[in-house]
Amino acid sequence: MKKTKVIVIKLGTSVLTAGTDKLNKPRMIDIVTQCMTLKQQGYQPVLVSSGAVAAGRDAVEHSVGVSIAEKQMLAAIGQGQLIHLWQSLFALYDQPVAQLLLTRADVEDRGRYLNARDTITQLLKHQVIPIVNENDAVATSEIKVGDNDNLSSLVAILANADKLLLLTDQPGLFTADPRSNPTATLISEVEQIDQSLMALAGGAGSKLGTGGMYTKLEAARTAQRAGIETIIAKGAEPQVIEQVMAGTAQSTTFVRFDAPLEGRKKWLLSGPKSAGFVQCDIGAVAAISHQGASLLAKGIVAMGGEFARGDVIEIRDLDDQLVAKGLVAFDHREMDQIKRLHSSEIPLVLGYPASNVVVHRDDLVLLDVYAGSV
Ligand SMILES: Nc1ncnc2c1ncn2[C@@H]1O[C@H](COP(=O)(O)OP(=O)(O)O)[C@@H](O)[C@H]1O
Ligand SMILES: N[C@@H](CCC(=O)OP(=O)(O)O)C(=O)O
Repeated sequence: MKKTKVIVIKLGTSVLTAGTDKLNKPRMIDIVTQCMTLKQQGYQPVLVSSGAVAAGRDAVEHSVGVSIAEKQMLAAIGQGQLIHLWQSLFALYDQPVAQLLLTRADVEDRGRYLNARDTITQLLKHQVIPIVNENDAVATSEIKVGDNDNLSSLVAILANADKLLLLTDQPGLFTADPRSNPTATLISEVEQIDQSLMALAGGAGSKLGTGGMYTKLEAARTAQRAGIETIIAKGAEPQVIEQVMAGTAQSTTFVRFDAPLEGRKKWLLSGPKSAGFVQCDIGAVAAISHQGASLLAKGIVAMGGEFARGDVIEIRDLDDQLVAKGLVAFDHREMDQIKRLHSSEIPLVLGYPASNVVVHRDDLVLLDVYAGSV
């Protein structure tokens, strides 16, 4: 049986408020209609909806400030209104929806990540549209994703999505912020999201938005590595979702990397905390980044942190640049003893049989400038 394609659609505050300072119902009706068309075409939409803070601000005095505590209060007020509105609009089509409020802590831990993934899978199986937002009311800075662009790329991984659609107030990524640079031009396709591209992206366009174009590029980069195509397009454009699916929308498409990753690697991409790091020589970096090899003890020149077997660690190059993340086969005490050793020497030094690799290639994902190089 052909798998139904899952499309994650992120709706920025700029789209949901239509540039005003409160939720714009006609705009939301329009999105609902488009989602229902998408569903009739056999796709499964998952929404990542911003707008809780904007809805909360509209419900109380507009003079409430922008401190973290005040924004959390506004989100607590607004989230209920936001989901209520979505629910009543989708109900016009007898379409059930579900609310999921996530934080980074929900994906950092592998058990919680699998739990969130199972919930989304069940919802989709039962033809329910999940509507996700960050749990702003309780998320502290340590456990926050921080912006819904990055959250949407994590949701796309959790939902095993085919496409991530970031709808905003611009038709895509321009060569500079089009608000301040009227001569900037639209970039229609991007292959590699490198530092020079990130430098084109500025901050949010409105006081209610978070992150601007920069966080959209971060999200596209995560999705790209997970084998998911990302498209940035303008939410106000009539039938924009249909146009994106048909490939006719004015937009920026970030092509996906070829090899879709299996489950554990996708989780590694979603940004679990690392318990330590190893620093590797040029040969080891080349072996894991160009030959798809496992990381051997021989290439490890330094290490840091206190980690146990099976923990996530960072693999860094000699300039301390992040190369990869992976699940380590030794604890930090063992690692200190075996670094620089040939694999055959490890059991002799430790005094017991042990893995002959430090991080197996199946437990490793390349990151940043190294991503996509195998
Ligand atoms: N290079 C760029 N190309 C397009 N938009 C950019 C760029 N740099 C900054 N921006 C700004 O990013 C804004 C969209 O981000 P944001 O305000 O966070 O919207 P949303 O609420 O949809 O997430 C645009 O209004 C634009 O002003
Ligand atoms: N979670 C917040 C939105 C955070 C956010 O990233 O906003 P935006 O840049 O408008 O997508 C809210 O619901 O107001």
